[in-house]
Amino acid sequence: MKTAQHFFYQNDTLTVDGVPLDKLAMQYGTPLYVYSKAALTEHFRQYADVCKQFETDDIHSLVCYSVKSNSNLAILNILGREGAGFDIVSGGELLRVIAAGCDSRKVIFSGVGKTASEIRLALEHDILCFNVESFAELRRINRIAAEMGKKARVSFRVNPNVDPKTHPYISTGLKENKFGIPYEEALAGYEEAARMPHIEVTGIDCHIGSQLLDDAPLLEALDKLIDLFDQLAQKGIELKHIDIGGGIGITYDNEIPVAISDYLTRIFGKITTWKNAKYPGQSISMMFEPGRSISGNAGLLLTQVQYLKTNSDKNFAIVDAAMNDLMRPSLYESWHTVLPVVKRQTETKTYDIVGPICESGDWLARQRTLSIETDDLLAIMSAGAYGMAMSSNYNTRGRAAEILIDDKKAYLIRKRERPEELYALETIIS
Ligand SMILES: Cc1ncc(COP(=O)(O)O)c(C=O)c1O
Ligand SMILES: N[C@@H](CCCC[NH3+])C(=O)O
Repeated sequence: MKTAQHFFYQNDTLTVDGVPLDKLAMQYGTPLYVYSKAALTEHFRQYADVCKQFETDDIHSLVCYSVKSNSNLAILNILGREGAGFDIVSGGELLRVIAAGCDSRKVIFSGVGKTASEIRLALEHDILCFNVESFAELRRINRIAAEMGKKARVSFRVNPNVDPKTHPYISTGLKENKFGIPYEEALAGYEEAARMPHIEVTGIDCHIGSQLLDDAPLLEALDKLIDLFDQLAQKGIELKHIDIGGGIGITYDNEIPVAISDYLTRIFGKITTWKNAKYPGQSISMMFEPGRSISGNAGLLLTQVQYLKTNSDKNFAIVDAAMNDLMRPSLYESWHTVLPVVKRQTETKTYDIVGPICESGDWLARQRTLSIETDDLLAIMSAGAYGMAMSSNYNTRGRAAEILIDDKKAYLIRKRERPEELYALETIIS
C-alpha cells in the first residue's frame, strides 16, 4: 500500500512524521484527527514559492487559503505566518482568522448569502475584498458601506459556465449552479458598481469547482476572465486583480492531479504574456483560493474497530468514527484509503467500514480488503480537508479531538467535545 511522504510505516506501525499513531490513540483517544504541520506548510509553499518566481514589479500574487476546508485556529495561524491570505464564506470564518492572529486585510469574502451583519463585520475589519455573487448583494454592500462612511472593495464572482469535470455536487461554475453572476450580465453589473459611491471595483474572480484533476477548465475560465477584463478596460473600468479560485484536486486513491507548479506556470505564463502586451506598466495581482490541495493530504482520521460482524455474507468493521466525523463518503460516495495502524500478517477479508450512527448511509469505506481484529486502529487517509470542518453532532456525538504533529511533537489543537457541552445551550421549558 502506498503512503504519502508524511504518513509512513516504521516497524510496521503507521506514523505521522515519525510519531506512531497507536501512541496518539492511547493518549488522546479516538476518533482523532491528526495533521502534519510539515505537510501543511509544504503544500502551501508549493503555491507560494511558484508565485514568488513569477513576481515582477507589476505582477503580484496572493494565495488565499480557503478556510472552509479546515478552519482550526492552529492551522490558520501556521498558514498566516507563511504569508497566506484567506478566502472566507461567513462572518464566523472571519472571526476565526482574526482569533488565529491573522491579518483581516488579507481576507476575501465569497459566498452567495452574505448577511447585513456579516458585511458590516467585514467592513469593520477592512477586509481586502468582497467577492460579490449577485446584484442584490452589491447594492446591499453599497448601502451598508454608506451607512458606515466607508468604501467597500469588490470583485465580481462571475460564473464562466465552464465544466470543471468533477463530481456534480462540487461543480460551481456551470450556468445552472447558484454561484456567481452570469457571465453575460457581468459587464452591466460592473458599470452599475463603478457608479456606486461606496464601492471600489478592484477585481474579478471565479471558482468553478473542487477536486479538479486537470487544469484545462481553469485555464479556459481564466481566458473568460481576461476577456471580461479587456472589455471593462475599454469602458474605463480598470481592475487590479484576477482571482481564479481554488479547486485543484488531490490523490485520494490513485488519481493523478495536475502538479501545482505546472498549473501555476501555465496561469502565470498566460497572465504575463497578456499583461505585457496589453497593459505594460499596469500593476496586476493574481489571487488563488486553494483549500483541499493544502489541507487535504495533511491529515487523517484515526479510528478504532469496536466490533466485527457478518450479516448475510457481508463483513462489517464497526468503528468509533462515523459520518458525523467524516461526511464525505456518505455525501459524495467519496473514496478514502483505509490503512491499518499496526500491520498484521493474518488472513484478510473484505469489509465495509461503518460507523455507529443509525443511518445506512453511515459508512466510511466499502469493500476494503484488510486484516483486522476487534480493537485494531485504522487510519482514514486524506481527511485533512472537509473532514473536521464538515463534522456535526448527529446522534449527540461530540466532535473528535484534533492533533497537530510538529517536529515529532504532538499538540492538542482542539479538545474532544464532551456531551454536556453539546446540550449546554439548550433550555427546558416549564
Ligand atoms: C469560493 C471558493 N473558493 C475556494 C474553494 C476551495 O476549493 P478547493 O478546496 O477545491 O481548493 C471553495 C470550495 O470549493 C469555494 O467555494
Ligand atoms: N466539501 C466538498 C467540497 C466542496 C467545496 C466547497 N465549495 C468535499 O468534501 O469535497
